[in-house]
Amino acid sequence: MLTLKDLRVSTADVSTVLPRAEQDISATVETVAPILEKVRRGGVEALTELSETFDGVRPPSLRVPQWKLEESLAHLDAQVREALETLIERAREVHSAQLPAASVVSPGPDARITNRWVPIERVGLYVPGGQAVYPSSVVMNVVPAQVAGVSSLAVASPPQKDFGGYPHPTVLAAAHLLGIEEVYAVGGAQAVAMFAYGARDAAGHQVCPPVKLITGPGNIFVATAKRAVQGVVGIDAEAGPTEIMVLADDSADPSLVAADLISQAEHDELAAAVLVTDSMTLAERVLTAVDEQAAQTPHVDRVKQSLTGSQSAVLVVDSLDVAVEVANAYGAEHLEIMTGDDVALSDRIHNAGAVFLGSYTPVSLGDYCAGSNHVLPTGGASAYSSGLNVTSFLRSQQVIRYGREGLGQVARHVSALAAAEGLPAHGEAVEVRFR
Ligand SMILES: NC(=O)c1ccc[n+]([C@@H]2O[C@H](COP(=O)([O-])OP(=O)(O)OC[C@H]3O[C@@H](n4cnc5c(N)ncnc54)[C@H](O)[C@@H]3O)[C@@H](O)[C@H]2O)c1
Ligand SMILES: N[C@H](CO)Cc1c[nH]c[nH+]1
Ligand SMILES: [Zn+2]
Repeated sequence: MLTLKDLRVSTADVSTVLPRAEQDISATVETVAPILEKVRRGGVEALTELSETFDGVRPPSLRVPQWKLEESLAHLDAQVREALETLIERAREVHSAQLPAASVVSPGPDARITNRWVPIERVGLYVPGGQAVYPSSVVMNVVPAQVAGVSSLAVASPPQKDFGGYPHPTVLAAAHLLGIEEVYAVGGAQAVAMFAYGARDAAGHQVCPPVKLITGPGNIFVATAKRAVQGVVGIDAEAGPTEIMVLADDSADPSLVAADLISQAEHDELAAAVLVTDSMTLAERVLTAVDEQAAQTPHVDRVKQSLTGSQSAVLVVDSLDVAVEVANAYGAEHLEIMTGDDVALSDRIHNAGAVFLGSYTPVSLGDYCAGSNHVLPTGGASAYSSGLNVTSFLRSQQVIRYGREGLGQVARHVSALAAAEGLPAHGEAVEVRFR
């Protein structure tokens, strides 16, 4: 199912042999642009039509009523509730430790700079819901936003034909469990557009006010829409179709490697599953194990498409040093390391959304219950973006206060630099205070 690429004799630059999907964000812009424009112009009515087109249902109301949130939690399966509560507790603990402290610095006498962190006022949190159901993504979005102190949180998730046009009841239950009251039945690029531009009904009433930041994972249409609205609003990162890279040597158990590759391939036909190893023996055993396990998995068709796509492969390289080079060039959303010395190798990884060490840390643990965040950059964006965290919802702001003595100490330097830049009025604004 997976293609084996023997790169042991290759002299090519590793960045040229990385497996990537043919359909990426740049190939999806043309599909998404008219959707964004339709929502910008047409508001609630456009959103309803787009839901009918892409989700096969017209939601009874764009905003999910409070009673529906309450009812969903009341009917939530007890085991799922317990699992969600465990995830929430662990995620709260981990994310609370991310809160940065303010600092006050005196770079000279009578001079004070305060660095403070200010929460973004209103955020839109996207929770996927096309091919699978993602209550865990409600938690991954909401917990860091709440820890950061965001005061206005809105959640959007696709309307479900099988659930009366509202988002999946487990998603609604998770939102209610976290105290979220503002939930919208809308998915895909149209949900991103609603958050960016806001949405009014036919009478002109603002049903969803625009947000300042959109976060959360989604398929290629969601990720493309997030890139497109950047500038109108902020986004966390491009967290599109899931990727897993496993970096392993011959000490790894092939059946565990195969299970982990398949676990992420089941998200999406465009999901990527890559093994990079210095062991041909492991590579061959993983290929066999993948074929055996994939045939048994319920989402076999989706998994097959993901694993046979150009984004997935088994790469055999000369050494673990080259494997590290490949991992850094690829910048996987999730990088698992299963080698003789996971910790030492992980210190050499610069580019990865999150790193999972050893045989007992599968990505699916991080997806649900490790306490870490599963909203992570894809498509190589881990080289410049972080996974969702508390600082994603904060802005750093400096407050500057100099007194007469403090300003006096640097006045001539301001004037010198102002003159050097050909901006003498800047210098004058300081000098005038001492005349
Ligand atoms: N990177 C991360 O952090 C992360 C985390 C969780 C999930 N994911 C990814 O999120 C995605 C979830 O995908 P999903 O599809 O289940 O749910 P989704 O909510 O992301 O997408 C469903 C929506 O896509 C839109 N859509 C579907 N086909 C379309 C088309 N042809 N044209 C325009 N719009 C269309 C519809 O509006 C639909 O509501 C997967 O790719 C998964 O791998 C990523
Ligand atoms: N693996 C996904 C992140 O790419 C997150 C997830 C949610 N549910 C299951 N998995
Ligand atoms: Zn997953």
